[in-house]
Amino acid sequence: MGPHSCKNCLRNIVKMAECEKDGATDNVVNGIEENGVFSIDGTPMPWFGMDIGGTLCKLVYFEPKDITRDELDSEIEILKKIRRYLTKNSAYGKTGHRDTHLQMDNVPLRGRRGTLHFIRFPTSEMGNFLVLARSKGIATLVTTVCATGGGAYKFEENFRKEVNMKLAKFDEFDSLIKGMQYIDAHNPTECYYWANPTDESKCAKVNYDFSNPYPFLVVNIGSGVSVLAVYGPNNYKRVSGTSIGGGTFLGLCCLLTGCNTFEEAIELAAGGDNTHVDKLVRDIYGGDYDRFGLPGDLVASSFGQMNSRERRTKVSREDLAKATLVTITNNIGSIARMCALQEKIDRVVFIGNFLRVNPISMKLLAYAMDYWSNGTMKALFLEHEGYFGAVGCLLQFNGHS
Ligand SMILES: Nc1ncnc2c1ncn2[C@@H]1O[C@H](COP(=O)(O)OP(=O)(O)O)[C@@H](O)[C@H]1O
Ligand SMILES: CC(C)(COP(=O)(O)O)[C@@H](O)C(=O)NCCC(=O)O
Repeated sequence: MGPHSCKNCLRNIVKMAECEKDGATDNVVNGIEENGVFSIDGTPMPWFGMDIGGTLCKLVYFEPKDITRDELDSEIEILKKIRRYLTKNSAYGKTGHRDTHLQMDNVPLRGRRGTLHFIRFPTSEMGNFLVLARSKGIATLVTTVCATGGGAYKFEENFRKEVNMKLAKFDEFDSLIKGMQYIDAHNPTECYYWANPTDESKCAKVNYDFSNPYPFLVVNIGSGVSVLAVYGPNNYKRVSGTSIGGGTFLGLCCLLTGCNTFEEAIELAAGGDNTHVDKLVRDIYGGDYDRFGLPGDLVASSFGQMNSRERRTKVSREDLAKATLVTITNNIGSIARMCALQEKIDRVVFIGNFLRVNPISMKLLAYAMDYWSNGTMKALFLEHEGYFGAVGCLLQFNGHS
């Protein structure tokens, strides 16, 4: 991904992650070396941002690429090893993955220039992560990690006791919004929408210019769902939420189909037909319910066919997975639309890892927002889906916790 020209810095509210032409910020001293560890403004490298969520832990690593010869010569061996380990692999332990397709090269961060790497692992594996961090020497080098998400509180003691690391904690929604603004400002193809979402032959992802973003609604679909109305760079509120989110989809899908992973659940859903499970308006009316504009193929009752023993014997795991996905997605879409109406906002940005490898939900949301608003609302999506919190907390860290 190339750098963004960032002409007027409209989007860039992150003071320490300045646009290219500005170079280092005033209070940044470039390349101080402390015990062989480069530090900027008192922040020793390596730089990590962590978003420890209810299901997944997102880890962002900044790899400096502007290292001078002198810096390289004096860099301690363990720091080089960590850099090599993180950047030469794309799998860590049994469950850690680096999303190489999301890597952002040549980005400025707090006076340095380098590459952002995006890594995720299940939060349930935190114990193993800490063991790995110790075995790779990360724990001996890093004293403070910036962290956000509920796990920054829940696991604070584990970090301190097990690897002697301190967590610099940042609020998850502050971080989310700062991360969104930074990534969008540095990746020209970050924001997109789905054109013709109901027509497979014409459906396409289209780049969306989000350089003038305010106001907008953010619907973060993680384990649960939070809805934020964002009015300006530092002005937002949490307007709503629902516990029926990505965690609910995965939990119900595992129960109903016996699947074990999110990827498996999505794959099953892709081969299923929810109309075998749901009761449609036409199942009740025999056609459309014209008076109130309810088309016959609209779901009238999610899982509404499953009271019939006979129908239950006929549905497949795929059908059940698809119905679960459609149920959860439509519910979120409906809440999002009501929030947008209430806040008088017409652009709704859907993010969170529920949307990972999940075009079915994105297209459904795109269609539903457009259809039910008579074309007045737009569903937008961002490529870095679940990583904004991790980036945002890294941006806020100033070396002091
Ligand atoms: N590899 C995965 N493992 C588990 N859940 C995943 C995975 N990929 C996507 N998901 C979906 O993403 C949701 C978590 O999204 P995320 O934004 O990371 O939230 P949280 O911060 O609550 O962990 C899960 O509930 C699930 O629906
Ligand atoms: C508690 C949370 C902010 C945690 O964030 P998450 O790890 O789910 O991304 C989120 O799950 C949430 O907003 N749940 C919905 C709570 C409600 O409004 O009903």
